[in-house]
Order: sequence, then structure tokens, then C-alpha cells
Amino acid sequence: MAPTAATSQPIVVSGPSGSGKSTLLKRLFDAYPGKFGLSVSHTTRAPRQGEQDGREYNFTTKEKFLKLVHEGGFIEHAQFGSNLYGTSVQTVKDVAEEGRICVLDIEMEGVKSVKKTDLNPRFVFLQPPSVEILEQRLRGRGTDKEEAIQERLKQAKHEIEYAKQPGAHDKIIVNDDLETAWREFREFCVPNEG
Ligand SMILES: Nc1ncnc2c1ncn2[C@@H]1O[C@H](COP(=O)(O)OP(=O)(O)OP(=O)(O)O)[C@@H](O)[C@H]1O
Repeated sequence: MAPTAATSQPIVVSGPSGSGKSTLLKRLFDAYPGKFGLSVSHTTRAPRQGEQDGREYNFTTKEKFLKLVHEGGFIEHAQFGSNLYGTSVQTVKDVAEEGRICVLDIEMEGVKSVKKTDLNPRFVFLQPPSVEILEQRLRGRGTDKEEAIQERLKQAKHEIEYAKQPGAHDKIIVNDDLETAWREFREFCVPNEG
């Protein structure tokens, strides 16, 4: 069954690490069960506590990852720190075939690559109120080592610069007050619900 254009257009959610993507996506999925589906990314990084293969990520080896790259299996892939991350074409197709709106949670290089495909998604960028607040949130989350935090902050500055380019995103949401950000995010993802 072919979904209608309005329902099949994927949504690309991007923003620096720690900008609140997971927080807002969790709310969205809880609020609208069955409506959206995440494309599960591939990664070569080790699972964090509580993460499940095939749920947060498809955890894989560097060798298998590179094989899929050669086969043209990724929409986008990028290296962050010493780890590879990617979104496979197949996982996006899998979501659409289930009749869900596919949500892609990807970073800047991925956003640029998706723009080269024929997926025609809508792009929303989550922006931290400032780099200082982003740093506080990353520390508060307690999942990253100092080196990783510094790497994420450096990358965040590039993402924020890129987001300033006209046409980079359809919507920029500053995640200052969480409730305000949630309202804006929900309105973007589900435009017709008052
Ligand atoms: N508006 C907000 N005010 C205060 N804290 C927030 C807000 N939004 C998110 N946070 C907190 O900031 C931290 C980072 O948020 P989250 O893990 O959702 O980021 P992320 O963009 O998914 O990061 P990653 O890309 O690394 O997975 C979390 O501890 C979260 O609870």
C-alpha cells in the first residue's frame, strides 16, 4: 500500500549532542504511539548500559560497517571521535513500509547527505540556548567522559554555524524551556493538531 505524500515525508531531527533530541523524541513517541518510527542507526561504538542492539542502535563492527558502505547501503555515514555512525537505506524503508512517518535522528554531515537523496524530508534543528548551557547538560547527563564532552562541544559549534545557513533546516527550535520546545516540536511533527 502506497502511503500518501503527506504521511510519508520523513522528518530529520538534528542538533548537537546534548541539545535534547532524545528527550523530545521520547515525548513524541509516547504521545503518538504507532504514528512515528525511528530509523535505527548503525554504530561501531560500544553499547551504553541499558542500550539494546536494534533498539537504540544497530551495534556493529568496523569491518561490517565498512562493507555496507562499499555496498552503497547507507544514506549517510560519518565518523565522530573514533566511532562510525550511519543510517542505512533499508532501515528508512522498513519504517515507511510499516506505515509510519520515519524520523531520522542524525548529525550535521548526515543532514547534508540526506539532502542529496530523493527522500525529501522535512528538517528540524534543536539548538541549545548557548554552548555553556549545552556543556552543563552534557555534564549533568553523566554519560560522557571529559574528552567526549570537549569533542561534542567542538562539533556543536560547527552544527550551530551550519544551522544559520538559509535553507539548512525548515525549523529551528531553541531548547531553553523544555515545555516550550516540546510544544514547538510537536507542532512541527504533527502540524494539524491545535
Ligand atoms: N530544556 C531542557 N532543560 C534542561 N535540561 C534539558 C533540556 N532538554 C534536555 N535536557 C537534558 O540535557 C541532557 C541532554 O539531552 P538528550 O540526551 O536528550 O540530548 P541528545 O540531543 O539526545 O544527545 P545525543 O545526541 O548525545 O544522544 C539530558 O540530561 C536531558 O535531560
